[in-house]
Amino acid sequence: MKTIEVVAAIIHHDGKILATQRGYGDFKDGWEFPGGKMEAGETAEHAIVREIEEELNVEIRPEKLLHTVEYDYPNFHLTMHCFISVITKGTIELIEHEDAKWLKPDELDSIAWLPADVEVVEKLKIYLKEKNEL
Ligand SMILES: Nc1nc2c([nH]c(=O)n2[C@@H]2O[C@H](COP(=O)(O)OP(=O)(O)OP(=O)(O)O)[C@@H](O)[C@H]2O)c(=O)[nH]1
Repeated sequence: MKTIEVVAAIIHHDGKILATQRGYGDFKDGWEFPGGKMEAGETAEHAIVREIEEELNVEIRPEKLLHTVEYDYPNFHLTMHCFISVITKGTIELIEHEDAKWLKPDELDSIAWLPADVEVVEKLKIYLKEKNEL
C-alpha cells in the first residue's frame, strides 16, 4: 500500500483550537487540522508553514510536534505529523476549506473528525489537560 506523508497544524489561539472542514474529495465535509502533503526534500516544519500560508493565508510558527499518527485508510497508509502552532502574522482566510471553527477545549468532541484525527484529538486533550486548559 502506498504511504502518504502529511503535516497538520493544530493552531492554538486565545485558548481555542482551529478545525477546518474539507471542501472537496473523498472526505468532503469531514473536519480536520489544516495542512497537506510534504514535498520531496522538505522538512516537516517547512511544509507546515508553507501549507498553512497556502490554505489560510497566515504565517504560523510550529512550536511542538504533538504526535505523529500512523493510520491505514482503505487505499493508502497515512503518516501525519501534527504540530501545535501559533499564528505569527495575518488573519485567517478560507482559501480551500468550506468552513472553520474555533473550538474550546471542551468542544473538541463536538465535530466529526476524519478517522485518522481521532487519535490526535485524544493526544491533544492530554496536552491541554497538562496545561490546565481542559
Ligand atoms: N490536512 C489534513 N489531512 C488529513 C487529516 N487527517 C487525514 O486523514 N488527512 C488526510 O491526509 C491527506 C492530506 O493530503 P492533502 O490535504 O494534500 O489532500 P488532498 O489529496 O486533498 O490534496 P491535493 O488534492 O492537493 O493533493 C488526505 O488524504 C486527508 O484525507 C488532517 O487532519 N489534516
